[in-house]
Amino acid sequence: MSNVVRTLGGPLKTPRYAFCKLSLKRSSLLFALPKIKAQCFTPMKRIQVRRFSHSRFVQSNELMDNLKKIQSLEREAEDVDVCIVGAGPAGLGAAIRIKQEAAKAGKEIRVIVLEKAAEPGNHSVSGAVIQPTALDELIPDWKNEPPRHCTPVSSDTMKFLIPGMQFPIPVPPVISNKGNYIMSLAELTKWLATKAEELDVELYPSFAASEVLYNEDGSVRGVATNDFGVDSKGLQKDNFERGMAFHAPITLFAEGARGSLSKSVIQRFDLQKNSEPQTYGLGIKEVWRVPDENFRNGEVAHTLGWPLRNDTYGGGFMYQFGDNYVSVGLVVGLDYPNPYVSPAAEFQRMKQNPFFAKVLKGGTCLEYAARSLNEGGYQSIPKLVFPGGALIGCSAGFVNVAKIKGTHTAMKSGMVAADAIVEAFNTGDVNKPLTIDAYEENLKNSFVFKELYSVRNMRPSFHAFPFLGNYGGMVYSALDSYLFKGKVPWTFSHKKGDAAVTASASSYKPINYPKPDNVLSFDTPTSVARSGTMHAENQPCHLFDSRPNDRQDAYRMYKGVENRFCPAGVYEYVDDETLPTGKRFVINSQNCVHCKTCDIKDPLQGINWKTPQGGDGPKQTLT
Ligand SMILES: Cc1cc2nc3c(=O)[nH]c(=O)nc-3n(C[C@H](O)[C@H](O)[C@H](O)COP(=O)(O)OP(=O)(O)OC[C@H]3O[C@@H](n4cnc5c(N)ncnc54)[C@H](O)[C@@H]3O)c2cc1C
Ligand code: SF4
Repeated sequence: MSNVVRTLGGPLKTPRYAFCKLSLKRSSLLFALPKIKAQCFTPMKRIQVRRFSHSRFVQSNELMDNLKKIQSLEREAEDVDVCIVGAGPAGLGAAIRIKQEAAKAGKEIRVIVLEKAAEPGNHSVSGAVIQPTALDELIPDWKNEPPRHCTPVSSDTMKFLIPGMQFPIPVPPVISNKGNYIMSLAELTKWLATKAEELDVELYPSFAASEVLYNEDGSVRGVATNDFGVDSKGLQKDNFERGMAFHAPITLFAEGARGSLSKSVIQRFDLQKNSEPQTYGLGIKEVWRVPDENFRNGEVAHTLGWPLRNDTYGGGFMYQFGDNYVSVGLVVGLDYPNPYVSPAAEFQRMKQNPFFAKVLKGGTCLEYAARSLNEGGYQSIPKLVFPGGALIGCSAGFVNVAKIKGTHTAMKSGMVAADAIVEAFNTGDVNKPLTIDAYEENLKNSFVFKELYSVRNMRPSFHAFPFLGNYGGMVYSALDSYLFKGKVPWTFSHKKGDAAVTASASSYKPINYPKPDNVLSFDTPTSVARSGTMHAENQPCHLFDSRPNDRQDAYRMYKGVENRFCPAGVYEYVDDETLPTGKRFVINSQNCVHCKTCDIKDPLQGINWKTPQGGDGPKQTLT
């Protein structure tokens, strides 16, 4: 690849990150990003004039043929020791630990981390209240120079909401945040990326891994990044660059919840065979800056009840940290049956409750983000190891739903995988694909599995007593938290995946969500603009619908559920009298905030989320 510039610290180095290999054309795109971001974040007027541009998704044979031609072109391949897909807490935790342990053993292990965001942290979404267990172990002196805005938790409250009112409820011991810290996951990720780079981890932001590569014996050979500069017809643009292949004896999949490559290896190696279906929640959040008189630094608050109905699992959160920042969000379990529910509209409505309103009033909403999170817990953990690869972090699903925390478990899983890799490099033949069984065995004996086992019944208890709805789950969870502590002989099960739970619209009435007031609640275009998301318009759609012909039936059955589950207004049914239902399914892929909900909740399971061009997507800095 002639136009690749190999430089560390050379002229292509961005202010914060060194891109070891980067094409000149791609680097110029990266330098343009801060300008784009500034436009999205500063004046309100500009945010509100931003419009969706409706691009109809055309999955033509012509496109497929052109893409096949491109895929047949040769691409540069790089041999590395460890390839990690995803620079989140899991991927960076693994990378740092490999370098630390390799240094102790006097070994040189080349570790690369591929990240689809333009900068590490740009696609990170979390609460984030961090339990520092894994961080303390990985970087024992981290508190000497902590991530920006890191704030010790000062108090914990829990409220039950009804319209216009709130009632205090006790904070169950399992949720207690004593000794924890409120941060922005985007900032923590950025901080971890710096630590990784100090240890000579090669970090490649804007490199979206789009394909798993296999050896002839079926083991994983590595991954390839997607091609850059391909137009929506699958033709090469002026800035075309073929993706790169990275070959390694071991590839760690650290893509977070519902990772696109993780999904494909789970299917290929049948990794979910002996576990229950994974279930998910969708978390939607905003970061506000509020006036001094409203701000209580270090306060953690959780809510149950309103605005969610009794058949919808979820709860709100409000974390106050740093420089008068407030992270406010709602997590909605994606196993809700009512297709008229819109998690994003529920979130906008939630902020009208005085409990949230009194903190946010007079403040400014700075950022918006949405991301799915694993809720299946212990029962849904897939097999983690396969020849040449392993799943770490939320790619596998280690969120402790009772605590709404997965950062410490994600990071720890990466560290345990790292130890197994270094051990293999010390003792084994690393010229062939590695199967790091020690990772799975050791993780089962770590706090990660113990913690998840102890809370295994809490989330599925919300379905265990269907006649009681959410109240059954709340009572069971309270008993489990105070009395049983998970030491019971039974394990509740997650019977179905989230898509299969969606019921017919004929069983429900449409929900009339209130119009945004532009003070506390906002419309979707405004929210999307605040995520800073950008996708090059003229590229193949990264939301691949394998069942376009069934969308007419889907509309009859679910009355446009796709429009409501997406928190970014990507899916629409627009009027079209030529079609039997009078509605045409449209995908506005450029608005996608990479939450992965469509891949999970589409009742047809036809939508396949694929990585768009590297560097595209949200530009979050505080979420
Ligand atoms: C709303 C919400 C609130 C939460 N609150 C908390 C909390 O308070 N405390 C807590 O501990 N946890 C919380 N969690 C869970 C926590 O955020 C996750 O458990 C944690 O981020 C998992 O880390 P990870 O590294 O596995 O994945 P992620 O943090 O999701 O990182 C994955 C990275 O991989 C990148 N990536 C994905 N696919 C590719 C690809 N193909 N190529 C290149 N790069 C790729 C992504 O861009 C991302 O940077 C919350 C989650 C949500 C959504
Ligand atoms: S298109 Fe899918 S991944 Fe993108 S924002 Fe909508 S639901 Fe999330």
